[in-house]
Amino acid sequence: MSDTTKQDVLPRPRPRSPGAGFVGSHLTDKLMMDGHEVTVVDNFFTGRKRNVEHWIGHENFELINHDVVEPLYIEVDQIYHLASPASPPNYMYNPIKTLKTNTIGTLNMLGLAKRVGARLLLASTSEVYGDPEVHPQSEEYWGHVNPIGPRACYDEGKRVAETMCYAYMKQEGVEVRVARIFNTFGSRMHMNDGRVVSNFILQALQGEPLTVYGSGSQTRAFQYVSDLVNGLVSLMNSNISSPVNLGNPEEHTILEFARLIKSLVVSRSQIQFLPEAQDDPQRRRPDIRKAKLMLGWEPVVPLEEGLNKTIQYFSRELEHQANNQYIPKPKPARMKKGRPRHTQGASDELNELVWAALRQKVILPEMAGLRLLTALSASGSAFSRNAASRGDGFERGGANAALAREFYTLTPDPRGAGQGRGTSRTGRPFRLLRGSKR
Ligand SMILES: O=C(O)[C@H]1O[C@H](OP(=O)(O)OP(=O)(O)OC[C@H]2O[C@@H](n3ccc(=O)[nH]c3=O)[C@H](O)[C@@H]2O)[C@H](O)[C@@H](O)[C@@H]1O
Repeated sequence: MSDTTKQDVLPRPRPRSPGAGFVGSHLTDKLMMDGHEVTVVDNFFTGRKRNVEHWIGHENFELINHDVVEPLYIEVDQIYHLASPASPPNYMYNPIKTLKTNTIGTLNMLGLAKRVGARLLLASTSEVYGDPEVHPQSEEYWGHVNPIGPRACYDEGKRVAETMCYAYMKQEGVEVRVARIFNTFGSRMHMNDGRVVSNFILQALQGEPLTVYGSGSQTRAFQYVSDLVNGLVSLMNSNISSPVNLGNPEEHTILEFARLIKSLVVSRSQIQFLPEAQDDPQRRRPDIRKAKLMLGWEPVVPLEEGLNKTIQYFSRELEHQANNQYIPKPKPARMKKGRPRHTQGASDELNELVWAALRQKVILPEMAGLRLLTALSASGSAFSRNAASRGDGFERGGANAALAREFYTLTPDPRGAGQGRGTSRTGRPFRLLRGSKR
């Protein structure tokens, strides 16, 4: 599947999921924003604490360092079982571990679902179709998989995981949902992920050759991660127990894709042709009629928009790597009509999440609030608490200025204790509310 981590997210009422990886962390954001209690279970094989750090300290959030290959005893209502590396180099690195995670790990999660009466959603994959002889791939197609090839640990692991789901459904009455996830990309992919999107973007950003395996005539169809997350939640809460494809049907050859990324990055990188990968599927494109009809779901983020966001993300990752720190470097504020404008913070995905939380009156952990303050202070030289309370650093009268005033009246002063409202900086959550009188 498209998650690069081995983890599961369980919200309470009560989902659990591997939430510190690429897909899992985005899913965690959605579930938390929707007001669920979420327990993230991850062994941090490919997941990263950094991806969910903004929820640490929140009363609805719990992070457990655990490997699903071992049984787990917790109380949950829903299980998003995303555990497994999903990038070919990652899952081929330790095929036995990949097999154990997808087989023993899935048995353990189904056992948990049975014990506590939870519904389980399995993140399966387009790889169950192997190198398909039917195009596009609908859920009825049984696939064309080499059972002893280098991809088999993942492909066959996911196929048997699906088999286990339906055995538990038939024999034990466990409620299961199976999402067959097609190629997915977006922020929080690991720099060393090794999949084509991260490879091409990083190569283009660094002026290195874009490595096309084979002739580049093989095709893929890429969906942006937010579309996938909406599809997963919608499937979990539906009554469809048979497998459902989740992917974007817009198909491109890998060579076209390399050229597109080069042009979006405005990069002078060359294209370098390397030997073809063994058993590489030659054509892949989801038939999503079932998801459209039964879930009312289809991808809405255009490819270029998603890629531009991902390019921004990887640029920041490169900056982070160079600085060995997470907080973005201060940039001078842009001036407009003599006033500084908020620039950098608004483009940061996490800050967008914080703004969204403000609007929806979601309680945020202090970590996220402090991170926003840091980003805001980096965004304009005119930053100060007083300036912020007047809405400086934002366009006059803009919605962000109003939100900033509200934010600063309701959060602790990062410069010292005792000023402003809220809690101490020790990690206790604070509540952001609109319209509070001081
Ligand atoms: O991204 C995903 O969601 C999917 O990633 C992988 O499937 P694959 O399609 O092989 O993903 P990539 O490794 O990104 O490869 C896509 C194509 O690009 C090619 N590629 C990859 C990397 C590269 O540097 N250059 C390159 O030409 C590959 O040979 C392949 O034809 C996983 O096996 C799937 O389970 C997962 O759903």
